[in-house]
Amino acid sequence: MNTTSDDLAPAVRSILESAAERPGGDERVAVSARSLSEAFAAAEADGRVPVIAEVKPTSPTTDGAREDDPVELAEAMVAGGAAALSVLTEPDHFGGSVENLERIREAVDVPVLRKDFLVREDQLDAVEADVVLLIARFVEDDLADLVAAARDRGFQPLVEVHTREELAAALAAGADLVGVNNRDLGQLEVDLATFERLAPEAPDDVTLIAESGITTPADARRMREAGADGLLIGSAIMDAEGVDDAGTGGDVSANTRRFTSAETEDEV
Ligand SMILES: O=P(O)(O)OC[C@@H](O)[C@@H](O)c1c[nH]c2ccccc12
Repeated sequence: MNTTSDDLAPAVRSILESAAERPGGDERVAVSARSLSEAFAAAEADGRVPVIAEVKPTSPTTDGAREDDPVELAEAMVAGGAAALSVLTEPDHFGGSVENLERIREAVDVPVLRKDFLVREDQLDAVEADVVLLIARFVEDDLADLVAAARDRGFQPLVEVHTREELAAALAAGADLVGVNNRDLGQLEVDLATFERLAPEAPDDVTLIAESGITTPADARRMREAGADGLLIGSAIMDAEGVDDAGTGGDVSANTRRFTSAETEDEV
């Protein structure tokens, strides 16, 4: 499953090097998780597109950085109708932290996904979250073992894939929550056709999430028509490139609402 690092964009190589060195937790966590599928069902029942809005202060593909309080951003996302949140805990390239996640999870009622580059089981213990991301391409331990280890701790594991082979590996590892990343972590290029290509290959009982590159309500509808049960949206909601000198900007609540209402309002 692991590719050689030669295939990777330099930024991603650097992310993985620091991820490999990041320590895990001292004690095994035992999480009482908020259900992601229930949160999606509640959004659907309410006429909202199930959106996981991502607190991502910056990224290797973003020019600016948001400096405003992550808890306020998270609350604004929930006010905008987000069914769940994703919080970056990667500190060196995304401006994230486990403290951000802890504070946000305390402040909101919706499920919170820990977004990081976890490569080993002990790193699951760094912080509690409802959902934990496991990127099929990057895990060093066996994927099935890591999925099981996440479940043993109470997490709902979300396995991220980008290719047909990774999707097959995720399903073989027992994943029932699968994210298709439209961004190729080799070249960092986005293509929404990635989700469209892979979605038909997943069984119906798998919850499928379209990740990355959703920038307009039309993109959101396109992913939903291709079979996405939920959408993971970061940059278009954070709007970090539109920040002013104080590091604040873009109305995150309104940005979120554009996507959660994409199937009920006439917008382009
Ligand atoms: O900002 P975007 O294009 O809306 O993408 C969000 C999310 O999919 C992206 O941040 C992401 C997908 N997989 C990841 C893995 C690690 C870090 C970040 C990611």
